[in-house]
Amino acid sequence: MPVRLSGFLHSALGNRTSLQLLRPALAPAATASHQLEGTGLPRGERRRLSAQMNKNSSNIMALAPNTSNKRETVCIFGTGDFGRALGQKMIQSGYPVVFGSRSPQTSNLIPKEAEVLSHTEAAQKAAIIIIAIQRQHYDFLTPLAEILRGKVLVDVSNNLKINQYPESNAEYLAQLVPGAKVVKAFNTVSAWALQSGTLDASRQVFVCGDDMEAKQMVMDIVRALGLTPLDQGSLLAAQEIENYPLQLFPMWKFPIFLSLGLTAFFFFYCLIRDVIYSYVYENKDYSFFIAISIPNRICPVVALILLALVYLPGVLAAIIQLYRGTKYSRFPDWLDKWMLCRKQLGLVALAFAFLHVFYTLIIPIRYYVRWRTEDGIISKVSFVPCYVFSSSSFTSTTQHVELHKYM
Ligand SMILES: NC(=O)C1=CN([C@@H]2O[C@H](COP(=O)(O)OP(=O)(O)OC[C@H]3O[C@@H](n4cnc5c(N)ncnc54)[C@H](OP(=O)(O)O)[C@@H]3O)[C@@H](O)[C@H]2O)C=CC1
Ligand SMILES: [Cu+2]
Repeated sequence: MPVRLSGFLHSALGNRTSLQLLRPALAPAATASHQLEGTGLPRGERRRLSAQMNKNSSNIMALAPNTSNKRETVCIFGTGDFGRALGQKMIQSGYPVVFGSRSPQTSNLIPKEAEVLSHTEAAQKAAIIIIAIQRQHYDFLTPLAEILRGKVLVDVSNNLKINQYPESNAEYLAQLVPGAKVVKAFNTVSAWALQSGTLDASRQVFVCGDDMEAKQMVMDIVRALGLTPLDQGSLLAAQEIENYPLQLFPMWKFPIFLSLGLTAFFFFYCLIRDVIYSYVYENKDYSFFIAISIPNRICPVVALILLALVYLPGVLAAIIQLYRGTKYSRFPDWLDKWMLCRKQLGLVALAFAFLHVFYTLIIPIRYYVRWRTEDGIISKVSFVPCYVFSSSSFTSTTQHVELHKYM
């Protein structure tokens, strides 16, 4: 990049200034116009060039981590699923990889470009060591503490339960190897996704650590692998990062509980109105409504309420923005959370609507409905008022009307 920039300046300004200008182009952007001052160029030309130089130098900054050709060797401890997948991906990205294993001779399935050594030998070859081993085996690192002094240790581990241990795995690692710079990263990426390349939804890699330089080195690797590093701050954030993969459906809690609550409410409402009321006042047993008629009444009601709740926060947000006169202020917390789970609310609504369709399809094959339909036809054909004709099965027309409601 500097060479190309120098070429550009060379042609623009001639030999006299090209070398002089090479340096400022790589310095912070603001100094570019300052450095052009002594060149004796007209003011307009100076401004144009300085803008061009600023653009070029910021491009250099943005591309820096990915354009360096020389990649440093990376060491991976553990030749399990994750270690192998990550190693493979790193080799593809141009990193020399050396594995540290308990049994270097017998390890198979390892990418053939990689070297497999003992932990001690492997650690000596690299400044960055990725610990692709479960936390419960970390104590094998204690005897290696001297060799690991000053190295960057990347903790990728996950737990089986939220807050399984009092301290995060990364902090535990930092305690075991006090001389090393521990960085937490990669734990939200799965071995399978790394291998199959289906990382579309999970390109984000959360990175945290106390040593800025170490963190930067790890983030450069993350970028080189085509992933997006997200700096989460100091190693204290590791606990939270380790909990991410264990949070199943984080945005689903509210929609699920809300729909369950609504379902329970409407179920008891229908139960009291249609079954208990008739039983108490008319001594009729309609308990069979519980199986299909009542659910089929609940489903569309809940679906429509949820659908309304999908659209409502957008309207509320618009009102708040109009009221405040700006769209650049933060929404209240409750509205923010509500807006974030609209997709999930909509999907639950869709599920209830499907259930309604399903129940509606079942209804015509029920014996009760067939009997009622036939009964209705007979009463029409006979031209006799139905309460007279079917006096054996119906005591009054009111009951007949009642039943129509439950179809
Ligand atoms: N699998 C995945 O998708 C993901 C895994 N992770 C994390 O990566 C880490 C490794 O996971 P994974 O590869 O699936 O696990 P594996 O069980 O497949 O591999 C673990 C490796 O650790 C090494 N090991 C096992 N026991 C010991 C021991 N007592 N002392 C030293 N080394 C030991 C072994 O390597 P060797 O025989 O070469 O010594 C083994 O291959 C875990 O902490 C996990 O939480 C994180 C994100 C995703
Ligand atoms: Cu309907």
